[in-house]
Amino acid sequence: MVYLTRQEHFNAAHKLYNPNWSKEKNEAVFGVCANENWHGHNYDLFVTIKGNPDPETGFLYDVKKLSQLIKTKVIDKLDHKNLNLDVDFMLGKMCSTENLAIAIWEQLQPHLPENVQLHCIKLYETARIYVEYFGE
Ligand SMILES: Nc1nc2c(c(=O)[nH]1)N=C([C@H](O)[C@H](O)COP(=O)(O)OP(=O)(O)OP(=O)(O)O)CN2
Repeated sequence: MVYLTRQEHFNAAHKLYNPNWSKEKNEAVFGVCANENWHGHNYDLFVTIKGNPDPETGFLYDVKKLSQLIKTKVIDKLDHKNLNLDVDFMLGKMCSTENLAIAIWEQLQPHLPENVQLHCIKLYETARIYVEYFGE
């Protein structure tokens, strides 16, 4: 079993805001990230797949194909977008790093070939904040 990781990058805007709460409660829970405080992040995304390398190619999966899949299913939908308003797979969800990592997993997992398993979505929101999601 080998683990193969592709790193990608996107920029996106968001705010942390629960529409069922008052402005005061949003501010108490989410601080400067709440209410009218739209702000952006430079996200770094690490997608790790696992499986056995093909004996003829030595590849688990062509990393160029993995990159193209991440680009079409995830990056094109997120890059330079507003996560709360523009991204179909985030609508109605809180735009936390946790929920974004889970949503990215759900976007990619159905499109991988049978011999390749998705292992981890690691998503940096800032240089000091990241989430790892293993699909469970
Ligand atoms: N569990 C989570 N907590 C927080 C999330 C999140 O997604 N999950 N997100 C945020 C905000 O988006 C916030 O903008 C994070 O940025 P910041 O506070 O600037 O964090 P930095 O690491 O850049 O700066 P420090 O001052 O070093 O924290 C908040 N919480």
